[in-house]
Amino acid sequence: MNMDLNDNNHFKNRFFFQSVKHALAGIVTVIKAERNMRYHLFISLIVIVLCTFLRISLVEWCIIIGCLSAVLTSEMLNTAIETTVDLATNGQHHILAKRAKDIAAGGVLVTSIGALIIGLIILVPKLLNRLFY
Ligand SMILES: Nc1ncnc2c1ncn2[C@@H]1O[C@H](COP(=O)(O)OP(=O)(O)OP(=O)(O)O)[C@@H](O)[C@H]1O
Repeated sequence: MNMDLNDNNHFKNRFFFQSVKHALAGIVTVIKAERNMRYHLFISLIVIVLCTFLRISLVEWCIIIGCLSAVLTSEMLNTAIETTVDLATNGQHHILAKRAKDIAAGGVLVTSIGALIIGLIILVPKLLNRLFY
């Protein structure tokens, strides 16, 4: 095949946008398929509304967005691992399948607890200040 430099660049761009398209499809799939993901999104929305109401600082926004992204990402990775395990085991019970799924779910729990603690540290004092002073 005879491709010059421009063809090659064009191909690379197409590949990038195709990657983004597939990544967006993955996000839509996990939202449709996973109830826990919808819970996480709902809680994220409440946190964002609360943060807007409490007028948190720029640095605090960065920390909160980092925490929300970490929780959503861990849920997506958990779903990817569950899907891969289901593909590999084809519905059969296996101790390693259980181990992989339990560890992945544990990862979501660890991230969620960390995010919850950080959220409480940032938001509770501001909330109390707003409510009582
Ligand atoms: N193939 C398997 N072999 C052995 N144990 C399994 C297998 N599949 C699932 N399990 C066990 O059942 C639990 C629930 O599995 P399931 O695939 O329903 O996850 P889930 O309920 O969708 O998880 P999450 O709540 O994180 O979305 C797993 O955490 C694991 O302990």
